[in-house]
Amino acid sequence: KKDIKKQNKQLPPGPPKLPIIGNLHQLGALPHSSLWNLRKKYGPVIFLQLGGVPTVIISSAKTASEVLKVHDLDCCSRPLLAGTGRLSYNYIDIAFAPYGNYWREMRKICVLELFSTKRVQSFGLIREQEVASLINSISQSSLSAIHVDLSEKLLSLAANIICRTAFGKRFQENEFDEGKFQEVVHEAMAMLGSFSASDFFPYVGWIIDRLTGLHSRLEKSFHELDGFYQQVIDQHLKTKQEKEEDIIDLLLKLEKNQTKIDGAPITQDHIKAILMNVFLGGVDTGVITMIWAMAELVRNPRVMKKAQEEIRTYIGKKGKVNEEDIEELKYLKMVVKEALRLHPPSVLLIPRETLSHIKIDGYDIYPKTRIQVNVWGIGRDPDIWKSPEEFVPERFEDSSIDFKGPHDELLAFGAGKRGCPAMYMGLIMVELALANLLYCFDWKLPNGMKEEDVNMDEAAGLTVYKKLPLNLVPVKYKIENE
Ligand code: HEM
Repeated sequence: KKDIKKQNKQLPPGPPKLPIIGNLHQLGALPHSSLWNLRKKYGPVIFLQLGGVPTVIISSAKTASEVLKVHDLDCCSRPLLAGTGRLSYNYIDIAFAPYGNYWREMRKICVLELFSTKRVQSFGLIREQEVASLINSISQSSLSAIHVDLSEKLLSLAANIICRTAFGKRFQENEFDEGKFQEVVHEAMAMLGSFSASDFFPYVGWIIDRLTGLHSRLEKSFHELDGFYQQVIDQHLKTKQEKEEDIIDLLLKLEKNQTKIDGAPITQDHIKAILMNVFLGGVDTGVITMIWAMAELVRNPRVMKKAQEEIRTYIGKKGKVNEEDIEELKYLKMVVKEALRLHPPSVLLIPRETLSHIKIDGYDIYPKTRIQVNVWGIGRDPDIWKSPEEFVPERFEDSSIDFKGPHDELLAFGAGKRGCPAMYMGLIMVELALANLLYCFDWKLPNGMKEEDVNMDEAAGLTVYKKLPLNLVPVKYKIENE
C-alpha cells in the first residue's frame, strides 16, 4: 500500500543499484570524491540505497541551504550507527545524539560553559602559552637544520590546548605517548566514520563486522579512549579545585546532585561522552586544518610570502603574535578560509537524518532518510569558484562569503541547529598557531624537494586528513634584521 502512495512522488535521481548492497560499491575509498563525480552525472540531489539505508547526497550550495536552513528542523536528527553509538556511550553526547530534549539541553550547557565567545576568550592565555611552547620546540629543531614532523607537533599543540581548556590539564601528563596518541585519534575517527556492515544490513551485519575485524577494532578504540576519560574524571575527583570550575567539574556536580536531563540522571558515562566530543571534535579538526593550510602554503610560495609579510609588518619586533593581533591580519584570515574551502575536515558533515517528509529541489525525501552534504565538493564547485583547484586566498577579498553565511558556499562548520557550536574556539586556535608559525620561521621543503612534490593524498574516516605526515625544515626568522 505504501508503494502505491509513493508512486506519484518523485525520488531524487541516482545510479542503478545492485541487489542487497544497493549503491555501497560506488563509495570507494574516498566517498566524498566518488560522490562528487556522481554529481556530474545525476545533479546536486542524489538518491543512493546504501544497503538497507536510503541516503540522499546534497552537492550544491543552494540545495545545502534548503537542507540546513529552510528544512533545518526536519533534517536535524542523527542516524544511530554502530561506531558512533559505541564511542558516544549510546548516543548520550552532543554530536551523535538524535534530536530531542536531551541533545538540546546538553548542547546548551556546553555552549554556555565552554563554547561561548566569553568562555573561549577567557582561555586565551592557555593558547598563547601552548603556541609559545610549540615555537620553542621547533626553534630547537631548527638549530640542527633537520626537518620537523609538523603533523606530530601540531597534534600535541591541539591536544594540549583542548585538554587544558576543557579538562584543566596538559595532555602530556597522561598515559599515551605522542606516537601512540596520533594512532588512537586516527583510529577513533576511522571508527566514527566507518562503514560498518551492521549499519547497512540489519540483523545480519554484525556477523560481517565480526568477520572483518571491525567489531574488535571498535572495542579496542573504545577501551583506549575510555581509560583516558576515566583518568581525567578521577583527577578531577581527587584534586580540590582552587581554580575556576571547568566543564568536567560542572558535569560532576550535576552527577553528584543526581540532576536529570530529559528524565535521565547524569552519570559518568554522560561526562565521558561529552569528553569524547570535545576531545575528538576539537583536536582532530584543528590539526587537520593547520596541516592542510601549511601544506598549501609551502606549495604556493607567493601566498606564503604575502602572509608572512603581512604578519611581520604588523607585529614588527614584538617577538610573537598575540590573540588581539589576529583581527588585523586580514590576509591570514583569508588563508584559513581558503584552506577550509579546499580541505574541510568533515567533508560530508556529520550525517543527518530526516524527521519528516520534505521536498528538496522538488524531490521527495522521506522520514528516516540519511542526508550527507558534500561540503568538500561545494568548496570545489566550478559554478561557484573560479579556478576551484587553486589556492588563492584573494578570492575572499571584498567578498561577503563567510562560514556564517549568508549563503552556503563555505560550509566547513556546517550550519543550522546542528552546526558546529565551537567554530570560534576552532578558528582562533588555528589562526593563532599559523600566525606564529609564519612569523617565527621561514619554511623550506626537505632535501631538494620541489613544491609540486608535496604529497596531497587524502585519507578518510569521519574526517579527511593528509595521508602522509608533513615534514618541513624551519629556518628561524631573525627579528633583529627587520
Ligand atoms: C577547525 C575546527 C572545526 C571544524 C572545521 C568543525 C566542523 C564541524 C562540523 C562540520 C560539524 C557538523 C555540523 C553539521 O552536521 O552541520 C561539527 C559539529 C560539532 N563540533 Fe565542530 N569543528 C571544529 C572545531 C570544533 C571544536 C574545537 C569542538 C569542541 C571543542 C567541536 C565540537 C563539535 C560538536 C560537539 C559538534 C556537534 C554539534 C551537534 O551535533 O549538535 N568542533 N563541527
